[in-house]
Amino acid sequence: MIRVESLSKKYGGRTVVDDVTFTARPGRVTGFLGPNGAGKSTSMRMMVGLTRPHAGQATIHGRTFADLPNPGREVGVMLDASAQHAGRTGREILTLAQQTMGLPAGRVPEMVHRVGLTEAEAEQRVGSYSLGMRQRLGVAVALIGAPSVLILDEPANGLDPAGIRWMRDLLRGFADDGGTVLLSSHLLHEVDVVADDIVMIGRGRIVSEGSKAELLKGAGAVVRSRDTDALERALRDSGLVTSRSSDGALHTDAEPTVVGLVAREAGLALTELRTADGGLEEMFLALTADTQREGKAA
Ligand SMILES: Nc1ncnc2c1ncn2[C@@H]1O[C@H](COP(=O)(O)OP(=O)(O)OP(=O)(O)O)[C@@H](O)[C@H]1O
Repeated sequence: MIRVESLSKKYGGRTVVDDVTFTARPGRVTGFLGPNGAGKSTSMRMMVGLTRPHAGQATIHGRTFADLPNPGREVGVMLDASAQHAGRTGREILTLAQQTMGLPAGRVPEMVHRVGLTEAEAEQRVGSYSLGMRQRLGVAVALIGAPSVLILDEPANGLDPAGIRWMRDLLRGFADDGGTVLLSSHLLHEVDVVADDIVMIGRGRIVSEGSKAELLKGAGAVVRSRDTDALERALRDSGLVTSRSSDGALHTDAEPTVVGLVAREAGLALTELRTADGGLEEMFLALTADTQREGKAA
């Protein structure tokens, strides 16, 4: 369990993390979502004692990172995969971690295998690794101490689609085994597909937080058919409130199962039917637009 309480950080008088409070729970993947510059990395660095907060604190299983006797055995951290020593081989980096944490030597080949690096790749210098390979090595270092908590900053960066899938399955499996996962991303979809809980941050402040189920509850459905008019009529005749977006999608306040039944009754084939995202995407786009404007002005 990670508990973040009123964390704040200023740089040069500017508040970049502002009173951030949330909990990442065991058995769940928590997505820390926000556009570039929102304060995700700074928050994570404070959680693992690399940056000193101006106020607030973060605890892992009730203790600050600095108070953990053998931190790597409790929390696996990957903040910047490209920061690994370029002159060392993957195996050397893992061996260093294994020795520092007092683990059996067998953990090294085990981790090489676990993250899908080949034996030959493990012997190469990290300087020759692709970003995706560095991410895999970073995950191996994070997992080597068999921690129960993972803190990963943008773990999908640089991975190809198969790698992204691999990462997702690994994090899901880790949480399903009772582990706590906190991962950051600037991509809504990436968080949406893997996270159970979402903490959305913009300009250093938490703007939305909850389980995905809660955030999407009562969000209604988005539905499309080739015959939009007929679908709209059928839905309205069934007493459902609808609105139409400029691209021809209909938004209803009813859940997808209800909408599917109405369409079937009306003999209409659907080309899309999904739960609406409850404004998450709109909120996220607004945050992103703000940041981009800020970037342009700077
Ligand atoms: N050491 C530092 N000195 C001064 N400003 C900093 C420092 N580190 C971060 N910042 C600023 O703090 C703000 C938040 O940065 P942070 O890296 O935490 O955001 P982020 O959400 O992780 O985004 P990104 O994915 O782009 O890293 C940014 O405006 C950044 O420029």
